[in-house]
Amino acid sequence: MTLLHNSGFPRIGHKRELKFALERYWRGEDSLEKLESTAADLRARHWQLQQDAGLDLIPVNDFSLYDQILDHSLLLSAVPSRFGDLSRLTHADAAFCIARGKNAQGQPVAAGEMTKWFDTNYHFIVPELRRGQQFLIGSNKLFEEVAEARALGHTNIKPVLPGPLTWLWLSKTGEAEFDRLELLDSLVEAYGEILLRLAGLGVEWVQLDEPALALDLPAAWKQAYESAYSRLQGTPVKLLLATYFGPLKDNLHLAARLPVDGLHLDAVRAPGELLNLADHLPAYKVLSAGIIDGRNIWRSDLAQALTVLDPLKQRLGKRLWLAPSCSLLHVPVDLLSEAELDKELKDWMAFAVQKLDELALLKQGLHATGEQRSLLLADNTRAAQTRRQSTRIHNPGVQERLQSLTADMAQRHSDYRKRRPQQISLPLFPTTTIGSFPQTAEIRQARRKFRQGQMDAAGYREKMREEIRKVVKIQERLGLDVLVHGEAERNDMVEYFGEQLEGFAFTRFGWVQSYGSRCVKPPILFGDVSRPAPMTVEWSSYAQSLTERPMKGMLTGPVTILNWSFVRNDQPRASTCRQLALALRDEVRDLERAGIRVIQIDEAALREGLPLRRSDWQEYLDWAVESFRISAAAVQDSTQIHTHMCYSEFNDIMPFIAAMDADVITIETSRSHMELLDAFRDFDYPAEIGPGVYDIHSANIPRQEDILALLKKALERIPAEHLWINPDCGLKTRTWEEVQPALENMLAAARQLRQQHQKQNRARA
Ligand SMILES: Nc1nc2c(c(=O)[nH]1)N[C@@H](CNc1ccc(C(=O)N[C@@H](CCC(=O)N[C@@H](CCC(=O)N[C@@H](CCC(=O)O)C(=O)O)C(=O)O)C(=O)O)cc1)CN2
Ligand code: MET
Ligand SMILES: [Zn+2]
Repeated sequence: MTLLHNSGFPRIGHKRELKFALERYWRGEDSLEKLESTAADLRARHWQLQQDAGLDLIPVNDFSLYDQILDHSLLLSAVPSRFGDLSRLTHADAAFCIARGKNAQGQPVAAGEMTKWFDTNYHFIVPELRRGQQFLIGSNKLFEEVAEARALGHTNIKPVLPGPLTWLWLSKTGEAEFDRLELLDSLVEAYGEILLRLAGLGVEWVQLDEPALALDLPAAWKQAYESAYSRLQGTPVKLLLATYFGPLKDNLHLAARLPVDGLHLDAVRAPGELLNLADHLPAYKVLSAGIIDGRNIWRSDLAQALTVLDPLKQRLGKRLWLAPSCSLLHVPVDLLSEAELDKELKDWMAFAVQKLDELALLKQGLHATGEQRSLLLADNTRAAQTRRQSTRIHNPGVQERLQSLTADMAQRHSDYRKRRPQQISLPLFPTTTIGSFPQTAEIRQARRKFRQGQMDAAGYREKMREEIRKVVKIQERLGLDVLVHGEAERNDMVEYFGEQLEGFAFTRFGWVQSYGSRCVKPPILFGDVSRPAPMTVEWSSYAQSLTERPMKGMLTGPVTILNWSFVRNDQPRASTCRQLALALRDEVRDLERAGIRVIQIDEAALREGLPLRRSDWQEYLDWAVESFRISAAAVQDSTQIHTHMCYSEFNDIMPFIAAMDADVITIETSRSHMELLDAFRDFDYPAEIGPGVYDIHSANIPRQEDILALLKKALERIPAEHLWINPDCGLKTRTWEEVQPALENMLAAARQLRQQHQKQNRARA
């Protein structure tokens, strides 16, 4: 029979139990034992659930209290020296030190850098390596979890680890640059020991995740794959090499050839490669088809899947395995929790639990024929059909508007140089923030009460207005130049808009981990998108009415809404994005009409949505940039358009960033010490830039002199009249105790910079 397995299950819990347990522990309200026991309960529940679903191999070590890549760094003793000796701490506490920026003595140090996991909204902690580093087994977490699963009676387990090359590829070097491949020997040796220990625990199969094989790899790295895996040959466990998130393309032959016992392919993103791989795979190897989409929430079309699997099964027999395309970390836990979700829409969806059921059904279907098969698939086929034929997806008005899009709609009247003198006048080095202020317990509680009917709309509105008054006053007192309303009314910068747009559905418990204990609840974009009414105008106008200073309108851009939602898969993403752009265009125009002179359109996820392969960049960037421009270009020259991006590796895409034609772009740069600005200098970026001057992800308060030093570095790269001063990103995850002093220091640094700059200019004159 065909073997079923899984690469990972969401660990946060269907009611986010892990999030709340973590935060209680961090606040000192719970003991570590309490946290560990919640974690163990979750693992036990998830293993059982997968066992009950009929999986033949259940993943172990997919669980993490913070991040699986960080866990792996600890397993390899790859801890940056600034954290001191963490070896006496538990695995959990060591991980929290690195993730949250504390050394072994509990003093604040720079946290491990967080970055995007491929093209997902999950963030991992970047391994930091030093020259000559040795890798030794430094944590028992992996082995303990294997023992734990066995003690619960699960003998059919498959530990999952990041593969050596992917882990190394995702790492960065410290101050001293060197070729990371120098470390491969020691790394492979450590893997050898890890695998040996797993074999000693009775493990038969180990999955090594190598999604880096879906990337453009330099020749030396391809070579390194060959040498690393041939050195692991003969290890006493069987190895399943897992690739996902994209086709293998030029790495296909390499992947097929590596001396392992099985290869997993993402059959959702690379359907065309399955047969090709089957042809190239040596006869002793297993081919695991990742046929159920681990990145989206739509029910699979199982009949369609079987047309792909039938010929494979003929060719491979028992050597064909089935699995979700990737770890289910990226989808919510259980659709059954969604009591309030529209019945028809719900019928089209599958969350993690349902995806495992689909997998089991697919196996039954694969081994059945004719009428028996049709009978098995009947419900699935019916759901696929109603979705295809549903009138709720299609809105003729939206279609028409899309047809009537013209090129000039993506074009502002004049270029930046002509626009700037018509816009608000500001001091040199204007100061601002990225939009959100702390989402306090009080704000969230008000929203919960409102939702549960314990607070009426007027009460809720007044509560939010009270918050707006508070943040306006604080910003005036601090002396910021361009103010924000603080986004108190938003549960999330994407979900908030999803809730107000037609064509979206939203869930109650559809949480997905973003980083650490932080989760997002991506809205579900199922049909044509339109905007029944203004979404932000009332809040922004109210905020503007409280102050003489310019109030920035605050919107999430079309590309970011697209990338951070679960999106319909029945039309090209580009078309869906243009629909979003038109809806936002109307909002931008309404804000302008309401007297808002500065409008920020966040495109936090534009860079993250960049396809994994360079050959696909141009197509994506063309429609992504066009969509941003459609949303922004309706305004007069006198309205200043800002955009914000957090993940700011722009070196290779600078022309597209410039083509967005924003008047001001604020970006995340503090952790890279302004080096990201080199791209702007080299490109001769024409407009204004606010490079983030401090890291908002850490609770540490930035010092005035550090901010000033960063600003001086920025001035070496961009002209003074183009420089803005702001934090790296929004402040919603911080507390007021952190935000107030941090902004005070930022404004003090700004004043100092202005003074020094004036003095210099006078001296020069
Ligand atoms: N979508 C998205 N992706 C993003 C970001 C982002 O802001 N949004 N930022 C970057 C970093 N990622 C982040 C992801 C999540 C959070 C975050 O703060 N998430 C919150 C949840 C936000 C939210 O939806 N809050 C709800 C509250 C939901 C909730 O917990 N409700 C409780 C009660 C809440 C309480 O009493 O505190 C309940 O219903 O019972 C609200 O404000 O309404 C969290 O995990 O804590 C921050 C950054 C990259 N990706
Ligand atoms: N305006 C948003 C905020 O400040 C931008 C965040 S980007 C993740 O929260
Ligand atoms: Zn940001």
